[in-house]
Amino acid sequence: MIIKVPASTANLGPGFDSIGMAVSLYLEVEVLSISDRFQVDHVMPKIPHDKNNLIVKTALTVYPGLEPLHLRVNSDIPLAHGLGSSSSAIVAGIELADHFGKLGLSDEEKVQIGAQIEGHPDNIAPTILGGLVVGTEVDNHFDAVKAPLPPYSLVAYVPDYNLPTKKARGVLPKELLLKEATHGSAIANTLVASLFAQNYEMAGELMEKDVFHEPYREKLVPELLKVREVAHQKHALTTYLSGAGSTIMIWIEDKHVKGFLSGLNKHDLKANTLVLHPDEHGVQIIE
Ligand SMILES: Nc1ncnc2c1ncn2[C@@H]1O[C@H](COP(=O)(O)OP(=O)(O)O)[C@@H](O)[C@H]1O
Ligand SMILES: N[C@@H](CCOP(=O)(O)O)C(=O)O
Repeated sequence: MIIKVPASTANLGPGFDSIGMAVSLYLEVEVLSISDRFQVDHVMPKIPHDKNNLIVKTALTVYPGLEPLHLRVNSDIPLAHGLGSSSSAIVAGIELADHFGKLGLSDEEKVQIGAQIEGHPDNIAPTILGGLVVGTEVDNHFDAVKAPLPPYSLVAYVPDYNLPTKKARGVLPKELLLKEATHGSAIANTLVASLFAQNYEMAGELMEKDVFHEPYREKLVPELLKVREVAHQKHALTTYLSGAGSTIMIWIEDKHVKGFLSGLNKHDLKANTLVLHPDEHGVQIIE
């Protein structure tokens, strides 16, 4: 059995902790055999190979009776770069528990469990459900609605430094004035409406008007403004800090991708770039 889990891009600017989209980069977990202890084969630096691995830890939290397994993990998702690697690992763990514990969890229950472990639902929901998801937790349950898939290529500009989500949450203010919060939520509401109406010109404009997190995190990702400027020159729709950063995500029509990539080069913006697409499936089990 192979569990194939997409990466995700969260926030989309003003949708802080609420909007996310699954993208075409994958974590694959292959179950090799039942074993006498947990063994996780992979080549990721500083990631545990035993029961302390996040995939195994999650599976044991959800189903403590899980027999020890020998797993092989392959992942294209950069760690701690704002592409939801921890949510993908958590979702793989939930699927392992569900399969071996025969728990019969619904998607809604999986999202609920994953969001509790991750601490915010915006990566977990699209990773499980696929596509572009808007959601929130109310009264201990998670409400989510899928929006139409945006017809854009996604260029991920991935700086060589990582940015753990915990650190990037640490620079956010504890409180906002009512006036700022009202303004921020009006921008987010209108963004959501425009995504559902498929008015991408409006959505693109609003995605660059976040007041909840980007103004505070900009200093951690100093390339953001420069990449945004080049993206505008090269006909991109929009740019935002993917999740907590350090990745900057650019939505752009296919026909403009090449020109944008050479524009980045010309301006000496030489981080790794990945050309991605929305993933509509979410997690998949391949038997
Ligand atoms: N495939 C994986 N296996 C085990 N742990 C993982 C895996 N992917 C991510 N993690 C854990 O999640 C951490 C990154 O989480 P986080 O800081 O939230 O960044 P992001 O989710 O944006 O990549 C890693 O440092 C590691 O501890
Ligand atoms: N809403 C969260 C999203 C974190 O995403 P990640 O991919 O960086 O884990 C936040 O902005 O803190």
